[in-house]
Amino acid sequence: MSDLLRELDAVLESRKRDADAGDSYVASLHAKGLNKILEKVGEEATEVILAAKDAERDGERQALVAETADLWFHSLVMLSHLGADSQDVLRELGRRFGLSGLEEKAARGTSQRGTSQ
Ligand SMILES: N=c1c2ncn([C@@H]3O[C@H](COP(=O)(O)OP(=O)(O)OP(=O)(O)O)[C@@H](O)[C@H]3O)c2ncn1[C@@H]1O[C@H](COP(=O)(O)O)[C@@H](O)[C@H]1O
Repeated sequence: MSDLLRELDAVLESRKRDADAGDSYVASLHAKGLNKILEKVGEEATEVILAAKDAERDGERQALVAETADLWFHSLVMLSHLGADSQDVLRELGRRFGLSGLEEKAARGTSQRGTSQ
């Protein structure tokens, strides 16, 4: 799965560098700029929330999975636009792996992870 993300990172990077906005959806997002990309991330996040509520109600998960894929994809375009990629996020998740969120929260002050209450 990490291989797929690496391959997608490479495609996104090449679309950002070389592709024409008329031929590539990813290139068209970069051409429109960060605000358009952030608008898409926000829109997809809202769609994930709605699909999750539907899934809770009727047990149907396919739409939720599809909307989550849209959110991940647009988040990767956002990262690419700003010079980061999926491997940076995986490294951060790896750093956190095995560290209880509750323990981390109790130790906060020496850590930078999150700022919410
Ligand atoms: N994974 C994806 C992917 N997921 C979703 N999408 C596109 O995301 C778009 C947004 O979905 P919406 O329903 O919001 O579409 P919309 O309302 O027409 O969008 P807007 O007009 O609001 O921008 C759709 O056009 C989807 O096809 C994706 N487009 C591309 N990829 C990957 O990126 C690669 C490069 O794509 P291109 O740059 O288009 O070649 C592809 O080979 C795929 O691997």
